[in-house]
Amino acid sequence: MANIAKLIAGRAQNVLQMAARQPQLATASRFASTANNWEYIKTEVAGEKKNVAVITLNRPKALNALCNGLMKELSTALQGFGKDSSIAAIVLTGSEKAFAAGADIKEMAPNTYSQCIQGNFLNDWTEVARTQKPIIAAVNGYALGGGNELAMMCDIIYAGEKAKFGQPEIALGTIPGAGGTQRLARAVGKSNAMEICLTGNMVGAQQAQQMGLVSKVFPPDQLLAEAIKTAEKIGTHSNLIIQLCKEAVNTAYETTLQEGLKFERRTFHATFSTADRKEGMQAFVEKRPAQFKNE
Ligand SMILES: CCC/C=C/C(=O)SCCNC(=O)CCNC(=O)[C@H](O)C(C)(C)COP(=O)([O-])OP(=O)([O-])OC[C@H]1O[C@@H](n2cnc3c(N)ncnc32)[C@H](O)[C@@H]1OP(=O)([O-])[O-]
Repeated sequence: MANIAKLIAGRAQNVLQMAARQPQLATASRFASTANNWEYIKTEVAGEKKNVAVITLNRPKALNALCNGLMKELSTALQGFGKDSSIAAIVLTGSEKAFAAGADIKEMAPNTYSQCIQGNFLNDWTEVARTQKPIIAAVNGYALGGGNELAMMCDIIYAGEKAKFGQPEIALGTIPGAGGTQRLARAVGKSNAMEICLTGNMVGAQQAQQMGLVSKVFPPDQLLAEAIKTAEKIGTHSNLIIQLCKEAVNTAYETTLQEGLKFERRTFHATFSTADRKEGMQAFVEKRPAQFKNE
């Protein structure tokens, strides 16, 4: 009898939780559907729980070259999904031919030094790195120059088997300007980064994986589904704790080991003030799935 009562109570709780989630899903759909007048990107909501935002770079004629208009739309979409509590993670992708072939060379070519300085050129480029939610780059085709830099601003890079990564700026008489010398060196080490930046040569998906730039390689037609699957897995955890964890891993790239370890320890301690940490451990003890509230 007690078991039946427990079962009913459990079901009722599930129904209440599902009902509570409905407005959140509507919020997600609202952002995705109101924000569909994009010129250079596409936005959708994916996954069984509709908690994964997919942003697709969509400027096929220029191989998704990252013009100002595209970067502005990307920033707007990231800010929108960033504020949307029903979105747990974001996937950023391009086409099968190109994730992005770099900054728009034709748009950038007339720039002068003083225009770059006074116009704060590239200031719009940092939104991906500022986003608090996890972002997975799903890279098919070319990820060159600013395209590779954009992928490296994401938290995880998955590649299609035919993806090609590179920093060809050197052949244009310039150098990477959005993290190509810094994030690449941290990801693949000095010798690999030097070779890529100084020769301008491209590296394939397998090589990029061996170097540690990419974490997994898939057949091109499975890439996006796999990225969404990983984003959904991330979304099963507490969004609050995910945010803290992302911040802690990122700290590894910005500080000394001792400072990083201290930051990690304090952040770990801080999770003990959250309802989700309590629920996660209680659920383990009770042998049931955790019901996180992001609190
Ligand atoms: C932000 C911080 C600093 C970053 C700097 C950079 O990223 S510097 C950039 C670093 N990146 C590079 O240096 C790579 C530059 N791109 C390439 O080397 C080649 O396009 C390719 C090897 C990727 C593909 O060759 P393929 O023979 O298969 O294709 P295709 O060549 O025929 O291109 C199709 C159309 O796309 C156009 N378009 C392509 N990329 C760009 C671009 N970045 N810009 C503008 N347009 C671009 C291309 O002009 C053409 O249009 P058109 O003329 O028909 O109106």
